Amino acid sequence: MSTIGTPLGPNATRVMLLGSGELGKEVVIELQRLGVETIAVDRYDNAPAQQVAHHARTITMSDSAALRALIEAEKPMLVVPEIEAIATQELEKLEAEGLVRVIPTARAARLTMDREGIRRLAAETLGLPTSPYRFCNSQAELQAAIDGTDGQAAIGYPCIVKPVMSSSGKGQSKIDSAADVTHAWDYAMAGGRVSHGRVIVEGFIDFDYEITLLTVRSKDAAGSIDTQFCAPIGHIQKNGDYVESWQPHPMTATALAEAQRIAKAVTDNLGGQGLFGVELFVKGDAVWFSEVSPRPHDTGMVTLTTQWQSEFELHARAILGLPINTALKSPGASAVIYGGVDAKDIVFEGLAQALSVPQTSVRLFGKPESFAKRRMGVALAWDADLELARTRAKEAASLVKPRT
Ligand SMILES: Nc1ncnc2c1ncn2[C@@H]1O[C@H](COP(=O)(O)OP(=O)(O)OP(=O)(O)O)[C@@H](O)[C@H]1O
Ligand SMILES: NCC(=O)N[C@@H]1O[C@H](COP(=O)([O-])[O-])[C@@H](O)[C@H]1O
Ligand SMILES: [Mg+2]
Repeated sequence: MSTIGTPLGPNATRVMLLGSGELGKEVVIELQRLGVETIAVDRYDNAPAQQVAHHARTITMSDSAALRALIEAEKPMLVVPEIEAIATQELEKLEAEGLVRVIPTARAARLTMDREGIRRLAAETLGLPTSPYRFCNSQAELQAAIDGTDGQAAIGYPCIVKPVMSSSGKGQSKIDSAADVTHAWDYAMAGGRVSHGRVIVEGFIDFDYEITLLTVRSKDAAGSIDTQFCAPIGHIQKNGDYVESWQPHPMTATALAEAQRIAKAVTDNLGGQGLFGVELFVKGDAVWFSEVSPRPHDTGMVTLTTQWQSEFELHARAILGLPINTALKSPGASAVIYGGVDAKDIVFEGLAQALSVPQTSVRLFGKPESFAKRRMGVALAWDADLELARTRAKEAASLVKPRT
C-alpha cells in the first residue's frame, strides 16, 4: 500500500477484520494509529475489536454466502482473518476474483484454519518434524489409530485429541488409556468452533518446554519480502489454553536455529505479508512443529510490554508494507485473567490493587459475556529479572476479581 487515505472519506484505506476478539482489538488500535479505516466483524455484537473499530458487523463468518455479501458490500482493501471459524474457501474465491486481498493469503488462511491442512503441509510436503498424527471421522477410527489396527503405526498412549477446527484448547483432551477414548471423542464433538465431526489424534510429545516464535514477513527497503523473528516466547498451557507467557525464553543456539529454520520453511510456503505465531515443542536441541497462526498469537500479548513494536503493531505495519523492528525492549511476562463466572455484564474489582504491583499493566477486553474459563483480560509485567516479571504478572492477574 503506497498511500494511506483519510478514514471515513472516499479515499479511505479500509481494512476488515474477520474475528474481533482481544487480538483483533489491539490490531484495530494499531491500524487506526496509522490512519486506517477499520471494519470489525464477529459472530456476536460488541466483541472487543468492534468496540474500537469505525464499523461493527455481526454475521456467521463460517457462512459463505453471508461472508461474500458482506465483503461485496463493504469493499475492504484488505481482509484480516482473526479467528479459526471462517469460510476460507469463499475467501479464496473472492481473492481469485480479484475482489480482495486476504492476509497473509487466502490459501494460508484456509490451510491454517483446519488442522489437517497445516499438519499435512508441514509434515508431508515440507518434511518438518511433528508429532505422529492421524485424522479420524469416528470413535472407532480414533481407537484404531491409537491401537494401530488401521494398518499404520500405532499412535499409542498417551495421545491428544483435538477437533480439526478449534482453538484455545476447545474440545481438546489428553488420552492416557482406553478408558478415556469415549470422553475424548464426545468432548471433541462438542468443542469445535465449527461442527465438523473430524478430529486429529497426535502422539504426546514429552517436551522440555514450548515456545511461540513470532515470525514476520514484511517488505524491506527494496520492496522485497524479508523474514524477521522476535525473541522466543515461552508459555504454559492448561487444557490446551494459554495461562502464562514470557519473553525471551532461553534456548540453546542449536535449538533456536532449528526453530527459526522450521518457522521460515512454514511461513515461506504460506507466503504473503504479516506476522505469524509459530508454535514449537523443544526437548534438548530437538524441535517439533506444532501449528501456526497466520496472525498475532495469544501468547504474544506479552509483547505489549516487552517489545518496542508489539506483535499487533508488527502485523499492522507488515500488512501495510511498512518497515518493522522486532527488537526486545525488556524481558517481561503475561498472565491470563479468566471470567471466573458464567454471566453477562460482569464487573471487575481490584484493578487498583493489581496496578499497584510495580511495572505492571492490565488489559480488560470488554467481552459482553463471561464464562468461568473465558479469557477476559491479561496482566503484563516487565523487568530485567524475568522470574520477577512472571511473579508480578501472576500476582497482578490474581488481584483482578471478576464478579456478577
Ligand atoms: N502432541 C502434543 N504433545 C504434547 N502436548 C501437546 C500436543 N498437542 C498439543 N499439546 C499441548 O496443548 C497445547 C494446545 O495445543 P494446540 O496449540 O494444538 O491447541 P489450540 O486449540 O490450537 O490452541 P491455541 O489456539 O491456543 O493455539 C499446546 O500448546 C501444548 O501445550
Ligand atoms: N488461541 C486463539 C485466540 O486466543 N484467539 C483470540 O480469542 C478470541 C476468541 O475468544 P472467545 O473464544 O472468548 O470468544 C479470538 O477472536 C482471538 O482474539
Ligand atoms: Mg496452539
